[in-house]
Amino acid sequence: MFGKSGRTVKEVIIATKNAGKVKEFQTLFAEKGVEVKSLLDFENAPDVEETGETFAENAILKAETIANYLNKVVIADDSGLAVDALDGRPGVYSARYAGEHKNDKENIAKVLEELKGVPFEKRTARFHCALAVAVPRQRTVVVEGTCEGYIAETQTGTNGFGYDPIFYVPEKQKTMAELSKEEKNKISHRANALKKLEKIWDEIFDTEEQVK
Ligand SMILES: O=c1[nH]c(=O)c2ncn([C@@H]3O[C@H](COP(=O)(O)OP(=O)(O)OP(=O)(O)O)[C@@H](O)[C@H]3O)c2[nH]1
Ligand SMILES: [Mg+2]
Repeated sequence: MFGKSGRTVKEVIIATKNAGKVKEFQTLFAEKGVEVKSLLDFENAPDVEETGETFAENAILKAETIANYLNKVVIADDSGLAVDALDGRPGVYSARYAGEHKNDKENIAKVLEELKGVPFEKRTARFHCALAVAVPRQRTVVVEGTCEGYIAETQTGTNGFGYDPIFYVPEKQKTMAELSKEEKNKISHRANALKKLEKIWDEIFDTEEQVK
């Protein structure tokens, strides 16, 4: 994948335990003939505390910790939802907005409750995704992607994960959870970040042996 001969990558490791993300990366990378592994395959990998104030900081923390642990090139994804009427919340706290136990249903309920009475045109929001690629003990590169939309008043659709059932995508006139995985993977914040990563992939590596 990612272009030039001699730098062919057949497998990538995504430093995530989120099964929804893993599925999306598997679909995104399948087109490139690349197999995706995640922390669901490396159960003893350390837990990384997300202490950063930005998506990029958290992505770097996760990528570098796991890359150093496995001594392999690792990609980490830190992502979330920013709602304008909530001053950008839940932001970096998207996964644990309603509590440390991470519950998508409760997170959605909290956002909908906080937006009660806010008219549709003021319910603008965007998904953010920061992808960090860490080459162990050498360098880390970050790219970011976004996806613009509105927070609906009710949930619709069963695909995707997280806040997808309340994230309305105007150009599709559907929520993200009503889109097929192929459709989501064309327009999502994650797909947009990955497109940027693809463009700079060859520049990340100095020498061939760094890519196994
Ligand atoms: O509706 C959604 N569609 C998406 O496409 C999406 N991408 C991210 N999110 C939300 O943001 C949190 C990430 O937080 P996060 O980056 O810390 O990931 P996580 O804690 O779930 O797993 P890990 O990668 O850290 O192991 C997730 O849990 C979700 O709530 C999304 N919601
Ligand atoms: Mg997390």
